[in-house]
Amino acid sequence: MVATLYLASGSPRRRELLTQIGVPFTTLAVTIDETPLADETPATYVERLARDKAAAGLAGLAGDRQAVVLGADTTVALDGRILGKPGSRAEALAMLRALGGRGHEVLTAVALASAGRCEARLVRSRVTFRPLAAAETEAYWATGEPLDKAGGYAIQGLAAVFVSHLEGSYSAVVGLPLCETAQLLAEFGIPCWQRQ
Ligand SMILES: Cc1cn([C@H]2C[C@H](O)[C@@H](COP(=O)(O)OP(=O)(O)OP(=O)(O)O)O2)c(=O)[nH]c1=O
Repeated sequence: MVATLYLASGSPRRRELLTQIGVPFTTLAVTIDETPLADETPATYVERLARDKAAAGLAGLAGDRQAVVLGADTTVALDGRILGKPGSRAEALAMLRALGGRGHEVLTAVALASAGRCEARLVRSRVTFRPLAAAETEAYWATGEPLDKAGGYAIQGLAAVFVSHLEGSYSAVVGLPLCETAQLLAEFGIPCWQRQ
């Protein structure tokens, strides 16, 4: 019997990506504390959050032995500094100014939790932005797109015109590394391509 998969995420991107690979799931709402710990590296941070989201989702299912819960987290790292979702216009403009004309890392972790088991994969991608003019970053902020995105941009959206180079996993930058997610799901007995 195939386990029941739950997606512990409010992200529409993650729902679309998981649907893309033909895996049926039910969405769960979870709330966790996303504050980085003192001296936490971006890699440790994203993996901890992905695991916390999966564990919080599983805890809410109260002993369902068939349940497998997927949690994921994405963050942008610039010179080892974590750039999360901008909380204000000023913060978004500062992030975009810092990202323009150079490369940065996007880290996404995916975690699966079931009764007595939790495993995670971390995927690093490198994204390079062409130089950005101040007027452009202001116009981009005005579109509303930066607000709920790590690093204040969406590669799958209007910010695609900023990206001169990508090395790594496109789906991971958007929010869920599909190759690694499919491999992890298979380890938990959940196949992809179940429905098109
Ligand atoms: C860099 C980048 C991030 N993002 C998004 C992916 C994530 O939704 C978001 C990072 O925030 P997360 O905290 O990873 O996720 P979330 O709060 O949106 O959803 P969840 O409920 O699963 O915690 O940034 C893009 O959509 N495109 C991009 O190019």
